[in-house]
Amino acid sequence: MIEIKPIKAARGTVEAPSSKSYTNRAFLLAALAEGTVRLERPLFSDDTRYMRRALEQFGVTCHEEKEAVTVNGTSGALRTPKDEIFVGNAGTTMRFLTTFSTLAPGQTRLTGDERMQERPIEDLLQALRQMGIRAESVRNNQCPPLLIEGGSPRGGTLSLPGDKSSQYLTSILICAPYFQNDTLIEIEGELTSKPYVDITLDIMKTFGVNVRNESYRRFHIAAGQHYQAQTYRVEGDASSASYFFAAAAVTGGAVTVTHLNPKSVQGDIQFPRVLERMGCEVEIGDEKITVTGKPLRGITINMNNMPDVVQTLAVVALFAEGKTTVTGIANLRIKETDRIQALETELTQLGAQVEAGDDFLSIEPGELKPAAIETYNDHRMAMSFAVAGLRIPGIRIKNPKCVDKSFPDFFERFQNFYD
Ligand SMILES: O=C(O)C1=C[C@@H](OP(=O)(O)O)[C@@H](O)[C@H](O)C1
Ligand SMILES: C=C(OP(=O)(O)O)C(=O)O
Repeated sequence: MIEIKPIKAARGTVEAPSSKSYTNRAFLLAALAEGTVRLERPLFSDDTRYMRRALEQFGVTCHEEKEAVTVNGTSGALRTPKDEIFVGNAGTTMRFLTTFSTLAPGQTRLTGDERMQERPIEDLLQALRQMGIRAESVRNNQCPPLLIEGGSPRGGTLSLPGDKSSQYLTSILICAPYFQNDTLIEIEGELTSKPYVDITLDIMKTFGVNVRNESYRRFHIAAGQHYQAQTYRVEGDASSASYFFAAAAVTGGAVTVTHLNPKSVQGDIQFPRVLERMGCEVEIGDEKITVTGKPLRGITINMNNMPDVVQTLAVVALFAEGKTTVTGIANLRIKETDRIQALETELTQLGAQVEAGDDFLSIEPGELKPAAIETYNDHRMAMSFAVAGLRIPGIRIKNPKCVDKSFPDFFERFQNFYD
């Protein structure tokens, strides 16, 4: 348990850690590339460590330096992992490796922690089965553990529901250039979390592979394209930066976050604009963004493009005048925890009036009071509610180590910064 001390106004400059989403994609592209790829400034955290270790089980050799990892590309010739692959609760690692496993001969078994074994993946398995691949949920409950029988996936036309997670689509997109034939992925229904697909297309392009995106409904990938060896620098994580911007917003301070690409395709790079709508001032610099806190007003906003900063916004809403309503968030219920329920419980504990539905949450600030915050082993619960502790005396965060998933030194950076 860690206690957060209130401060007058958050002021200063802090560096964002590197992007979890880009790092895990970069590892996979590098593993498939022809030749050696040097990844500069990858994120070192639980989720990316699980990815790297898994790749080593597929016979990919990596060499770690201080701020870089060198990956020896396999040109797609993977070894069958001898042992089951364990990925903790890293959604990207589990989902991305599911299609990757189809490129290795023989059977690959993938599993994760208790929560990962409750996170659905059946839509992706069904899409892989359309290529004649054997892809099974071992307990037949639509969730990991999985058994994937690899070979030479044939590609062709695949249909994939888009409403639960964009990670299924990313998983297929990354591997499709290595299928036997061209691939057409047809999305059923509305695709959720679209900017994460933009991240996928962006890094694939940098590595030399093109995808034709027809309005997020159909994606065409030509077979025979290859990822090219290169030095690739991972940009900063816009989701991780959100907690520092929120600190400025709720305390009326001014915070600059560096190691950020203001032109990034990460959806969460727009979070400062959300704070701007609530009343803050935003200044965009070269590789940095500054947010200055001002009196805040509640807003109504669809956050489907920014699922990972909904918790940050919900905490900021505690300090705004009037109600904040967030919509478009149904898939928050299948992330590290049921985030809609977790927010409802913890915000209510702090004294807010909260209404939650299948895909929305509304927060009416009330008289705020101290509490021990349950994190439900969700890194974003820990980091978001730390922000509340800058204003409300007596906020304690249970199980703060859960931040290791994406931002291992979060509390050091957060507290050093304000001391
Ligand atoms: O592709 C990615 O890197 C991610 C996609 C998002 O998941 P969904 O597409 O399941 O919303 C996001 O929540 C997750 O943290 C990272
Ligand atoms: C949802 C998240 O992660 P994942 O789905 O990759 O486990 C997250 O980091 O907020």
